[in-house]
Amino acid sequence: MEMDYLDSIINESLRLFPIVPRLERVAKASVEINGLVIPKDMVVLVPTWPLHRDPEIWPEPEKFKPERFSKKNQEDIDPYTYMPFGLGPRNCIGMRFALVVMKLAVVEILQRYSFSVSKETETLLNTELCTVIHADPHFIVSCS
Ligand code: HEM
Repeated sequence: MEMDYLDSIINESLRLFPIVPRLERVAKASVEINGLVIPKDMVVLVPTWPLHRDPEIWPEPEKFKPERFSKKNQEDIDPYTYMPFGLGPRNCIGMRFALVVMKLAVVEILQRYSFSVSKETETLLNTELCTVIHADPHFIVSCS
C-alpha cells in the first residue's frame, strides 16, 4: 500500500506514543561500553519513550510533525533513535501486519466520519505509562 503521507502520520503517531514505551534485553556476557560495565545477566532497559522525545534528536519533540518521516527526511533518521517496533532479531514479528491494519482502519474510518476537537476536550492526549501505553479513557473528540 503506497500511501506516503499516511505512512508519515502513523510513524509520527508512534514516535509520540510508542505503545511499548521501553524495550528490555538481558546481557549475555559482561561488556564495557564507554567505561560503563554491564555485567552478564543484567537486564538493560532501552527507554523508547524519552528517546522519541529527545529534543536533540527531534526538534520541537512535542509537536506532531509527520514531515519528519517524509521519504526525504527518513534517510537521516538513526534507527536506534526510533524504535516503536523494537530492533534486531527480536523485534516485533507483527510489525508489517500492524502497519497494514492501522492504515486500513484509518482509511475506513475517515471515509465515513469527520473528527474535530470537542469543547469538552480538556487536554490534547493524556496517556498512562505502564507496560504498554493507554490513552486516557476520558479523551473526548467530536465525531460526525
Ligand atoms: C502498532 C502495533 C504494534 C506495536 C507498536 C508493537 C510493538 C512491539 C515491540 C516494541 C516489541 C518488542 C520488540 C523488541 O524487544 O525489540 C514487540 C514484540 C512482539 N510483537 Fe508487536 N507490536 C505491535 C503489533 C503486533 C501484532 C499485530 C502482533 C502479532 C500479530 C505482534 C506480535 C509481537 C510478538 C510475537 C513479539 C515478540 C517478538 C519476539 O520476542 O521475538 N505485535 N512488538
